[in-house]
Amino acid sequence: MEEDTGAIPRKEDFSSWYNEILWRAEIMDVRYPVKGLYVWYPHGFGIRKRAYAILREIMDRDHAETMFPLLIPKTEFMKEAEHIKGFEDEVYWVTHGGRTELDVPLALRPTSETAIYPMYSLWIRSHTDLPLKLYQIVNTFRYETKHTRPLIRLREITSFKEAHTVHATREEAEAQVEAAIRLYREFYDRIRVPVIVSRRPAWDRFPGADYTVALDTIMPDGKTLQIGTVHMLGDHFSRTYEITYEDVNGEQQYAYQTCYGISERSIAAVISVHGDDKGLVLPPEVAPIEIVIVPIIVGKRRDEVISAARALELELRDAGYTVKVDDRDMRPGAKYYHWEMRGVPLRIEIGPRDIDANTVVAVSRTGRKTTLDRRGVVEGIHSILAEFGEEISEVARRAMADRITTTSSLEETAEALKTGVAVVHWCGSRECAEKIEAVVDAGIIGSEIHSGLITVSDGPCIACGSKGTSALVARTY
Ligand SMILES: Nc1ncnc2c1ncn2[C@@H]1O[C@H](COS(=O)(=O)NC(=O)[C@@H](N)CS)[C@@H](O)[C@H]1O
Ligand SMILES: [Zn+2]
Repeated sequence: MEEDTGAIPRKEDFSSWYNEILWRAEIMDVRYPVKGLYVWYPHGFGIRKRAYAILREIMDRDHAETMFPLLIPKTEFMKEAEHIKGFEDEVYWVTHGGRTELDVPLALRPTSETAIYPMYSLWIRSHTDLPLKLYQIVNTFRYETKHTRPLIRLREITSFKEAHTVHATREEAEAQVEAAIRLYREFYDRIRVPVIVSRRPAWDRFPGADYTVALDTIMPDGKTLQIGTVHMLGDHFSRTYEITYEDVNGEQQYAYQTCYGISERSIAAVISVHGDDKGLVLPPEVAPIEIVIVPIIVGKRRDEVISAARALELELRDAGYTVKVDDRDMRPGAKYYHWEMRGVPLRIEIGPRDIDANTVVAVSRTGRKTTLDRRGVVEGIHSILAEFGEEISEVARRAMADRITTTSSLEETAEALKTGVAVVHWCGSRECAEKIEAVVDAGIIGSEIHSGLITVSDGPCIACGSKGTSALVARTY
């Protein structure tokens, strides 16, 4: 990749900042010649790799990972009416194998219900087969007609984690919805992205679902990004795909299902929520390079400094950190710039003075400078990185809090939406949602809000005055 030089747009011009950071920090290359398809640079893929390792660790506690085929026969895809309506404008079709026309067109999975559930119907016979909790991390394809954007709205979703669970009763499926929300909260806690959990309005639920619970974060431009969804499927799909089981009394019963998904939007969130005017700021948990060692070369003591840097690199690597010694023939300042752009959480400077004093200088990505004793250096770095993680989490939490305003008039709501989201009282009716949207040019995206930053309450609907409860109004990606 070409060496970067010059400043990037300020983060307050978020759209330009985001586009620029994708190539300056080597996240995704947008030059692939198919609209909505992008190429991971290794550095960006490294972030994904670490974030998804955390996601797998969480999922593998009580799910099994597997992989279903990409191609779905039209006969299966077209079985669930709601699902079809929701996806018929987005699905890609394969019609030929070579020059031979296929007798049954094949869909590229936009999501995998219609690939998985015919198999679930074969696999599930008895209540002893339940609960079944599988997930896969695959690419899925959606012919998005809205504005495509790397990591945010792709036509090939490269990192689609979809879980599909089957249960004996509705209550168990509802409990699984709550469990999935807890899993997602833990995931976003660990990659240090603040979220708001809410129930999507009925007209925004997943096609074929009873209801959808979503996790949103607020991006620097005040728009929300849906970074996870959990769907209660009830017995809609089990009736369509004949997923039945023999219960303890020998009766045939329809199963109850949930599904829940996360995509590379999780990476868009990490990048957007924590970045600054110098580039990426990566939580240590997802940083492909956690520590960069920059030897301060002074004349004749070059070899001594380089070997001290190498020794430190080995010690830190043995302690489990991903470390890099930057011994390129460049000014230290140019190196600082290079690694700050890529979001490396911690820089260690080591020069002749440090060797003589048996110390190193640790500088966190947010500029905190600490002189560490060379002897206890691993412990010192461990606590600096832990502190750094807490610091950027708190900054992100406060930034989100600053973008949430509780409002009680349409004018106040319109004002709040210029920089963030509004919390209003809403009666739950669609016509009031449309009345609100007509005035503030943003929709009701959620009710039953769960967030440490929002106090929910009852009160007169902002549009009609009848009994209402707290709901989220937001401009969205
Ligand atoms: N075009 C897209 N690009 C990137 N991420 C997307 C795109 N479409 C959806 N997502 C992400 O994928 C998540 C799951 O997608 S979904 O349609 O809501 N749900 C499903 O497909 C269900 N089968 C659960 S796996 C969404 O919450 C959103 O964060
Ligand atoms: Zn109302």
